Amino acid sequence: MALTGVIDRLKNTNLEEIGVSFSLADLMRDLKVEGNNVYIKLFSPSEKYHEYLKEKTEKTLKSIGAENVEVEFTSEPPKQQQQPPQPPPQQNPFESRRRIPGVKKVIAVASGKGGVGKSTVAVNLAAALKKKGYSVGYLDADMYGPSGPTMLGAKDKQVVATPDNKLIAPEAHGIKMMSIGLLLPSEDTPVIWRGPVLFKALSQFLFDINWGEELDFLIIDLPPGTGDVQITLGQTAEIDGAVIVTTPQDVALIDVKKGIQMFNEVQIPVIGIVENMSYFVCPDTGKKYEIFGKSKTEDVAKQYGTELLGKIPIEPKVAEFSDLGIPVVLAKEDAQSTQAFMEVAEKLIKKLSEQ
Ligand SMILES: Nc1ncnc2c1ncn2[C@@H]1O[C@H](COP(=O)(O)OP(=O)(O)OP(=O)(O)O)[C@@H](O)[C@H]1O
Repeated sequence: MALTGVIDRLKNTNLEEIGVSFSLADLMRDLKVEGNNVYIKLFSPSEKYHEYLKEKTEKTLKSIGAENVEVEFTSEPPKQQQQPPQPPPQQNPFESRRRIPGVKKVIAVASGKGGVGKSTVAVNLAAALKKKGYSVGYLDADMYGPSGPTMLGAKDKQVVATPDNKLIAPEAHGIKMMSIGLLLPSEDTPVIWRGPVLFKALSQFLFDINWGEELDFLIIDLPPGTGDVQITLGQTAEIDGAVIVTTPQDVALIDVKKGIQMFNEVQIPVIGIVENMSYFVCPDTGKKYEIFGKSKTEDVAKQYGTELLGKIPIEPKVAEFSDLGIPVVLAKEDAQSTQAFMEVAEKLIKKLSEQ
């Protein structure tokens, strides 16, 4: 067998099956051909691919007449070459996750379905943590329908950037906040995000905001559902936990299950579920009504190995103060919803401290 024939053949053997763009020849570190016997040393730092490369090499060389093929591997980088080709580029997509700078604990607030009160819960949780004396940030990552500025009475806040292009988070009710809503020309501007633009904007939102002093908690208000934003978040940022908001109806709970599964897939721990609009207490009689029927949220939480963090009543004050731009937790200390939000915040802190 001719040495040049062997080399040519190795050059023409691609390794696309393991997702790399180079050939067997690129991995070759030594080659000896004696008659029909071939000895070859291949560079492969990962044992994971040894069997595949051995079989591929034997098959390739036997197809041009080799009788014995001896394959050896080395993990030593070639001399004078800075970066040897690495065969296994099948990276863990979560490996490159970074911590959000200037924040101790990051909590994502999500919902499987729109309209269940996710933003209301996110804003009031932020307010409850603030009320407990923590420094808190609120990031409205609901890129398609940001309601954070309205709920925090911050629609007119101006966002300025530092010389190194970090967006300075304005403050509302003592909570540092940022929302795509503050950067759009008008509230009615529809936002159509194309994949790469969304990714870039979200990355900037996550990593290029100047929160001022270090935050104890950052609450991220996600869009409803299980889409691009959630996946991008899971792949780029280290999130300490997710809180899923639901209402008691079965249709909402189906989406909670999907939400939990998605967070498991993107490896974000689910801290618990908040059931919003759980019940209504008649102000005249004090009688409690479960308007949407008996809740099964606790069962679902147990089934999926998480817990119910609390039940928030339907209370007109929640919506009224929200529309006025003040979270009910800060506006009305004695409201039932305020008590419920404070309890959820306590449970949240406890669970995070156990992590
Ligand atoms: N516990 C509550 N009691 C009374 N009204 C509430 C309660 N929770 C939410 N609401 C009201 O319900 C409406 C929807 O709430 P919110 O915008 O928080 O939902 P969302 O799940 O974030 O919606 P989206 O899907 O648009 O992101 C708002 O008008 C809000 O004030």
